[in-house]
Amino acid sequence: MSILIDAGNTRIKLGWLAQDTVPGQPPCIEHIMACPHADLPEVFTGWLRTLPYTPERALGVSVTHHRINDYLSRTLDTHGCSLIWRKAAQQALGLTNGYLQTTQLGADRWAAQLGAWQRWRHLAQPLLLAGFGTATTLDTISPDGTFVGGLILPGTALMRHALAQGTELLPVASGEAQDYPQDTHNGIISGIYAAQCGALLRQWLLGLQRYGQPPHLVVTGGAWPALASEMETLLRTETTLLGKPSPELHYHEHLSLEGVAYLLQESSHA
Ligand SMILES: Nc1ncnc2c1ncn2[C@@H]1O[C@H](COP(=O)(O)OP(=O)(O)O)[C@@H](O)[C@H]1O
Ligand SMILES: CC(C)(COP(=O)(O)O)[C@@H](O)C(=O)NCCC(=O)O
Repeated sequence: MSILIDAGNTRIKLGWLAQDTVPGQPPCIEHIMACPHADLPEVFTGWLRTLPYTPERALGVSVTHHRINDYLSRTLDTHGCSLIWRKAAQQALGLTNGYLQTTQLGADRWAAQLGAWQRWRHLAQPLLLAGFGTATTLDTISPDGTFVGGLILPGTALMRHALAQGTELLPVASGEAQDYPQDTHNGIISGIYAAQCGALLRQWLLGLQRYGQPPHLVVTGGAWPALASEMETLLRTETTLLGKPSPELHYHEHLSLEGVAYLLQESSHA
């Protein structure tokens, strides 16, 4: 009877940890909901009313403004439910955080890594965790369970808006990815895809080189579904050009929430 929260820079993701979740098994998260910040007051109270039981406690990760965190804490408090925010730790659930300053790592990235590690550690392969949210993050976990580091770049929406805001002539573009775009809109969209795909491919190839085996590539984040088809085509094209096998993508929508659920299970059984 617990609430899980992943508060990102664009949307708040909420879920409910089912009563019958079996320790050691992937958590069964129900009533999942994602809502943009502006809709939160209306949506959150409505969502709380749909829950089958009164929540007793909540665990969350947040990388957004403290006003949102405070709102969530206060609202849950009025329902008699206490909310604890978790930060990145040096170690949890068999995963080691390689960041130089442990808590500088976004709590949402840490939670997603914990979710990925719990699900795929049995593969004994490097993991590349690609988060396509407000920002894009590309995090590598070694086969023995250390987060060795990761890239942060603007997400696709941020890239589109940054070009429009930072220049006189560029619009907020809509178009398609092309090899040799011949107009502004397609030029921008093609550049954005090239940047996202190029960064992803770079980290995958680095992982392959470093560990001598292809990283298991897990993709998450709200921006991914709109990108998926084009990114898959681009990845295939680029790896073919390089004479490499194309990485297989494993999409997992709510990996951060799942990581939070694992943390909650661990604290319940400690
Ligand atoms: N209904 C929606 N509202 C806002 N963003 C959405 C929506 N559906 C998809 N998106 C895309 O998902 C991204 C946010 O994904 P999400 O994983 O929730 O990010 P964050 O964790 O940074 O809040 C947005 O940048 C946007 O590209
Ligand atoms: C990198 C992020 C902005 C990603 O946030 P998101 O796109 O999920 O909203 C967030 O994880 C963050 O603020 N991290 C702190 C800095 C770091 O992880 O190094």
